[in-house]
Amino acid sequence: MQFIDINGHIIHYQWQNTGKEHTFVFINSLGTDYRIWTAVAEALQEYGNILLFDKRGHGLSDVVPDTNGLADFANDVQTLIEELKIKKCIIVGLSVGGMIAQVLASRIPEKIEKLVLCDTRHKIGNAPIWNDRIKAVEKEGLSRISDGVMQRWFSESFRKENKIQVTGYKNMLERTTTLGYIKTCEAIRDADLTELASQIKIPTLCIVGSEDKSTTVNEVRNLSELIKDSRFEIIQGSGHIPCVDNPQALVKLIYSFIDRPSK
Ligand SMILES: O=C(O)CCC(=O)CC(=O)O
Repeated sequence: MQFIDINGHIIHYQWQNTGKEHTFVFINSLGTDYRIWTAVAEALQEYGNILLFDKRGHGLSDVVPDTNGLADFANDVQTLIEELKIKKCIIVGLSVGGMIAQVLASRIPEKIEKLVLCDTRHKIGNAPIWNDRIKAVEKEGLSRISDGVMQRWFSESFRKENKIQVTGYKNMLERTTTLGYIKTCEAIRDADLTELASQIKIPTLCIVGSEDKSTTVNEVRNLSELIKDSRFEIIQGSGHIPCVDNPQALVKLIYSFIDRPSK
């Protein structure tokens, strides 16, 4: 386990530097930690070095009560990239992780070779939706919303066929700290990256699961249309977290995007 102190808070990360030419940086979604990338990272490690980390308030990283929006989440990743002396990377971001990736694309474009934006948008939801969710979690904790979240994360057939796995992911969500979760909801609520996304010039792959109920096919297509050098792909049968419910399909798309034939 590796930890770094970034301006007084601890971020948990895993840096697998095998001296490869390429590096993948993965950014996880709301209510998850970096373990969601395990299968994808294992498949991509023969091609690139791998940086995984738990964003603040998630996994083993500190909760930072004075977090103020997506910029603070982006600061953590930027610091990690700089401290580890990563010159160029391919950023793979899921949902809010994809929003953080968009912020980084505007801040440090010279360090980003390509962007993979999974099940994300330039704006997710609206203020009333996020305020209702925050209120429910403040009052009754994450177990109040976790069954509903599983229905958005995973397709009906995946939930039926993988009951044990879904229970495990529900545990992951419920064990996220309430404050860490709420701070992330606030950051998503307050972010509108429409203008920023339209300025991205980095080659980008936008991916969505056909059954994603959090960021739908049309919503992610809409993001892809904003980004000039962008490709749009749908993973059939997948929900909001394709790195869990169909990592093979996700890896195949990433390999084809980086011009490397998959095995
Ligand atoms: O997954 C995220 O990072 C934010 C989008 C969301 O609301 C996911 C969910 O349905 O809980």
